[in-house]
Amino acid sequence: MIEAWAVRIPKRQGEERRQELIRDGFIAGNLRPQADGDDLLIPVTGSPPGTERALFKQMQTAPPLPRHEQVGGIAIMQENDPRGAERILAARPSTHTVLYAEGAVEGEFRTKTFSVLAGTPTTRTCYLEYGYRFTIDLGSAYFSSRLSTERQRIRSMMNDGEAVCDMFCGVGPFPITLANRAGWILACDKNPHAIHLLIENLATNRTGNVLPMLGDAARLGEIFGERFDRVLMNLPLIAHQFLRTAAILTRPGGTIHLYALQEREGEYEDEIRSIIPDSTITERFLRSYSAGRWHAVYDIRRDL
Ligand SMILES: C[S@@+](CC[C@H](N)C(=O)[O-])C[C@H]1O[C@@H](n2cnc3c(N)ncnc32)[C@H](O)[C@@H]1O
Repeated sequence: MIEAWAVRIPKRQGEERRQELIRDGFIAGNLRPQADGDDLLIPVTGSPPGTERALFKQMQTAPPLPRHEQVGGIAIMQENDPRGAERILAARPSTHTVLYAEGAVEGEFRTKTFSVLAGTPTTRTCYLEYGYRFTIDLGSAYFSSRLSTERQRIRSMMNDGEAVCDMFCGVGPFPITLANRAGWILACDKNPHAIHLLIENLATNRTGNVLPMLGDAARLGEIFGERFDRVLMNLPLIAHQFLRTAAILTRPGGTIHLYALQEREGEYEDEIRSIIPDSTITERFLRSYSAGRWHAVYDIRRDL
């Protein structure tokens, strides 16, 4: 209990008088008003005339929510904390599920294993990005909102009518963001669940110029040849292994965007130069990934 100055008022005038005190800036907001018989003791700051001393309980301020990442209606926690999960669920009316990520992204399809901590048992949700609506399923196909600004950067670089190839498209965030600037987009992924969701997302966003393709990006060069103005390579750990294919797909004057995780500036520059010698390379820092490691993008413009 804390002793403080108090204004005594009859209970039936309580709310009206409390509002006046709030308006005049007298209320001690960290203390809880107390009943005393038919009166209410309202804690105040300072000692305005007519005040008296009284004991008050401190207001409970809600502790901050546990750390989590929000993707659409799903909150993802890095700790297995069911009570924290219930608090997130209660505090966020638009959250339907709280998941615990049991590890990092893994495997060829770059997915994580999740367990459900609270709410509806699903890994599927709807995510809105710059007005585009995506159905995602975190358990079966990769999705991250962290490149949303990067998608806008690519969009702003484009000339209208470009032919674009997304070699590792996932559920389609790049193709759908770029579609209405592009002539057409080839969107390839090896994960059938990703292509299934891509097709759903194309329909939701009424995108009619994206060709979904279930397959291995390594085969695209021999199928399509040199016809794209822009090629996207967002498979950070091993995208560089597909650079020869990307070079075959990109027409002179076109641009390849190679996403990489790296530990030193220019880590992939020599490899890029050895595969695409006649090119202009610009490297950009995107975001920190872990201690000493960051996500970078190389914009590689093939010379004319
Ligand atoms: C890091 S995710 C990026 C997905 C998407 N571009 C995005 O930004 O959300 C990489 C994707 O590459 C796909 N993938 C992995 N190996 C592949 C390959 N050889 N050919 C085509 N897709 C592949 C995975 O299934 C995954 O969806």
